[in-house]
Amino acid sequence: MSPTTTSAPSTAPPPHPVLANAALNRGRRFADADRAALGVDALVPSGPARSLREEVARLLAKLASLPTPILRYECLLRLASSDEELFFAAAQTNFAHVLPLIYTPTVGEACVTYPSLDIPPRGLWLSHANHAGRIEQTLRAAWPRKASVIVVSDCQRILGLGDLGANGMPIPVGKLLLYTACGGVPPADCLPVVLDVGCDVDAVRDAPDYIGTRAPRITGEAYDAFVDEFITAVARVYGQSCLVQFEDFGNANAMRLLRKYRDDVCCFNDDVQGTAAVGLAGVLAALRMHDVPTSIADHSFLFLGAGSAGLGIAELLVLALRRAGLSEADARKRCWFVDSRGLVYAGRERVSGDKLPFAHDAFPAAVSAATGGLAGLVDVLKPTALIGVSTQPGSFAPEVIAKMAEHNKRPLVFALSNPTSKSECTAEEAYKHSDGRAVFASGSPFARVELNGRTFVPGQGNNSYVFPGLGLGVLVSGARVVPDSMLLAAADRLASLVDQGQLDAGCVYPDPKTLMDISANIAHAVCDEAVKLGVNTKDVADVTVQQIRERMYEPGRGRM
Ligand SMILES: NC(=O)C1=CN([C@@H]2O[C@H](COP(=O)(O)OP(=O)(O)OC[C@H]3O[C@@H](n4cnc5c(N)ncnc54)[C@H](OP(=O)(O)O)[C@@H]3O)[C@@H](O)[C@H]2O)C=CC1
Ligand SMILES: CC(=O)C(=O)O
Ligand SMILES: [Mg+2]
Repeated sequence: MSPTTTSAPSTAPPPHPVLANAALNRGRRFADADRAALGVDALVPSGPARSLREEVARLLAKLASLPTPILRYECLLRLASSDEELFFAAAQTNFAHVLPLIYTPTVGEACVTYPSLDIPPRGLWLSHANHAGRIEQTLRAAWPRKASVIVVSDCQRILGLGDLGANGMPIPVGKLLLYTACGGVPPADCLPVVLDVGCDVDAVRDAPDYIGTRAPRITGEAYDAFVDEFITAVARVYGQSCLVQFEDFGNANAMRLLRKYRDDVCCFNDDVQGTAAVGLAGVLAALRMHDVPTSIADHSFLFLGAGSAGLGIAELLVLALRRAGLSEADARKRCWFVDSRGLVYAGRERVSGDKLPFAHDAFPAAVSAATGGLAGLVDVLKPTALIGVSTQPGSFAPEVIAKMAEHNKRPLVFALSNPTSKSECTAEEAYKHSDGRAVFASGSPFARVELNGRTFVPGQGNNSYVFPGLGLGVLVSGARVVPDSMLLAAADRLASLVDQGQLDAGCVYPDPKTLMDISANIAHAVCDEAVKLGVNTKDVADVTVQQIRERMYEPGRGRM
C-alpha cells in the first residue's frame, strides 16, 4: 500500500473559509453570536471571546519571550498571514516594538536567512527564466484581484547588504506591511513582487537552499525588456492607477528606470525619492533648532555615498535651495559628494552621468584633502551637514565628527545607511565626539543616549516616514504620476509635524507613535500638490486631513 494517496483523509479539520482567510479570521476573538453565524463554533474553543486589546498584550508578551529578533520576525509574519486584524492592530499601536522587526534592521537579517525561515510565502516571484513573455497571464492567474500598490524589487541592492537575489522578498513584503500599518492602505490591495533576474553573488546563488534562479543576473536589453513587460502587464491587469514603487534596485538601474517611467507611469523610486523627502524634512526641521543656521540657504552638504539615496536627497535639496533664492548652479555647489573612489569633481575619472551635475570644479585643497580622508575634507569644505548613504560602517570616525563640531555649533550628522550594522556611526558616537552638539539621525533606529546627564533622542531618518503617506496621497488623488514637487510638499509637511519637544530633545522627526496621522498629513499635502499640478484624476480639491484619516484601514479603531 502506498503511504499517501490523494484521497487519504487529513488529520486536521477541513480548512474553514473564514478561519483560513487572514482578512476574516479572528482566532479567539469571535463573539459568541458570530461563532454560530459563521459556522466556526466548534472550531474555536468555547471559552469567552478575548478582546483585541488582550490579544495584542498577549502577542507583545510572546514577542518579548522569544530570544532573538528573527524569531520575533517569524512569529509576526506567520500572524500577518493568519490574522490580519491582530497583526495590524499590534503594529499600529506599538510601532516602536513592531517596526524594527518587520522592517529595518531585522528585515535585513530576514533577507540574509530567508531560505531557512519558517514563514508562509508572501508575494510573487516573477522569474525571467519562467515568466518572460507571459507576465500578464501570470499576474492574472497568481493575483486575480485588485492591486492598488505594488512594491517591486530586483533585489540587487538590499539595504546596504548588496545583491541577495530572490531572497530579498522580505523587503517588498515589509514595505507593504508598512503601507498598511503606517499608511492605512488595506492589506488586500498590496502586492509584493520580486523580479528574479538572477544573482551575481556566488555565495548567495550557490548556497544549497537558494530559492531563486541559479544564474548570473540578466543585463542589457533582456533586463530592460523584462522590466518593461512587467510595467506594461501591471497597467493591463490592475489599471494605470496602480502605483508601482521601485525598491532596492542597484544603482546601475535605479535612476535609469525612474527616468524611463516617471513621466508616463504612476510610479516612484523609494530609495531615490522617498529618501529624498525624509532627508530634506530632517534638514528643514533642524532649521528650527537653537544654534542651527535658520535658512537652508546658509547650509552646505557633504555626502558620503553618491548612489540612489545620496543623489536623490541632493536633487531635492537643490529644489529647496532654489526656493530659498539660490540659482540652480549655486544650489548644486552646496552639495559635495564622496563615492567609493573619493571626492566627485569635474575631470575625475569615472564620474557617472547621475553624479555629473554635482561634480565641482574642485579647488586643489579639497582634492588633496580628499586623499587625506573625510576629516580632511570636512576641514576644507566646512559643511553644515554630513550625510552618510555609503553602506560603510564606522566611516564617520571620531575625528570626522569632531571636525564637524569644530566648524559648526550644531553639526547635522545623518548616518542613513541600513541596516544598523551599516550605519556610518552610532548615535552615541555622534553625541560623544561632538560634545553633545550633533543633530543626529540614522536610517535604522537607535535607542536614546544618556550622556553627561543629558538625554538625546536620535531621529530615524528613514523613508518609512514618507512612502506610506506619499503612496496614500497618490491613491486618494488618483495621481497619474509622482513629480518631485510632491516630494517637496511631503518633506515640508513632515518637517512641519516635528514639535518643539522633539526638537529640544535633538530629534528632527516626529514621534513615530503618530505615524498614522503623519501619513494622513503627507497624503493631504500630496493631494494638494496633485491638484495644483493637475495630475489628479479624483476630485480631492477640498479633501481634509481628517477625511483621509477616517478612510485609513485601522482594525483596532475604537477598540484599543
Ligand atoms: N535611511 C533611509 O531611508 C535609506 C537608507 N538607504 C541606505 O543608504 C545606503 C546606500 O543606498 P543607495 O544609495 O541606494 O545605494 P547605492 O548602491 O545606489 O549607492 C551607494 C553609494 O555608496 C558609495 N560607496 C561605497 N563604498 C564607499 C566608500 N568606501 N566610501 C564612500 N562611498 C562609498 C558608492 O560609490 P560608487 O558610486 O563609487 O559605487 C555609491 O555611490 C544603503 O545602506 C541603504 O540601506 C537607502 C535608501 C533609504
Ligand atoms: C530604507 C530603505 O529603503 C533602504 O535602506 O533601502
Ligand atoms: Mg530601500
